Amino acid sequence: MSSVDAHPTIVYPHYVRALDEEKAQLPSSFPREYSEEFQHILPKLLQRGFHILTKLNNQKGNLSNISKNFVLSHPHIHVVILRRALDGAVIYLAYVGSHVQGPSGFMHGGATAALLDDCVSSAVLLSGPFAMTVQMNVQYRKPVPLNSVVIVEGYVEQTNGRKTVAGGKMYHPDGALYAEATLLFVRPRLVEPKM
Ligand SMILES: CCCCCCCCCCCC(=O)SCCNC(=O)CCNC(=O)[C@H](O)C(C)(C)COP(=O)(O)OP(=O)(O)OC[C@H]1O[C@@H](n2cnc3c(N)ncnc32)[C@H](O)[C@@H]1OP(=O)(O)O
Repeated sequence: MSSVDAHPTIVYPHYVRALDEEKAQLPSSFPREYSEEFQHILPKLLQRGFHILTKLNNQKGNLSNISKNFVLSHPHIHVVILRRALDGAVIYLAYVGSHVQGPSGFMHGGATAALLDDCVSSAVLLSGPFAMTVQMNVQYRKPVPLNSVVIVEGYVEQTNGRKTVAGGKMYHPDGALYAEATLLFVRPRLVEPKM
């Protein structure tokens, strides 16, 4: 099936199935500017029960649609996606480059929100039926320096019918909090595919 222009309600279950088949695998190399830090942090995340979703990073086959994703295809944001099967929490281990600037030297608040939204959306989509963000409240706690590694964590809090409340945090690898968010997702009414 070509997933490229299909409605998200139709294509996302394919992504989820494809991702379920993935095995944990540590990528062998990253670009030089953040390779060492990623290699240092990844084992700690694996110890916390997260595994790497390599297929999303490869963006092939049924997942090619993901290659149009605003955050994951951004040339100055590099993401390794991890998920914990136990509770469905998702981590984006991300390097934020130089062209994501808001205040001089720091990350744009919209980019911070986009990263949080994307990570939390992945947690929601990989844990249940397709749903869309309808509300997002971001608390910015500390400016995020450009050219730095951040950890973004997304988790589902509760689902009630078509509505899901989920949360996210962005923090420095040492644990210092940059931003946190609460989001509301709504599962759209069933969309009938056009024949
Ligand atoms: C896998 C790899 C991943 C890989 C990674 C992929 C990550 C992708 C990340 C993308 C995340 C995004 O940016 S998503 C894009 C931004 N979001 C959007 O564009 C969504 C735009 N909104 C919509 O299209 C619509 O609101 C829908 C389809 C979501 C819902 O419409 P609907 O189906 O008609 O539902 P409706 O009856 O209006 O509402 C249902 C219930 O939700 C409530 N509700 C609806 N909207 C709101 C709201 N803004 N705030 C509060 N509550 C709301 C209603 O009051 C109602 O409650 P009650 O009366 O039942 O109690």
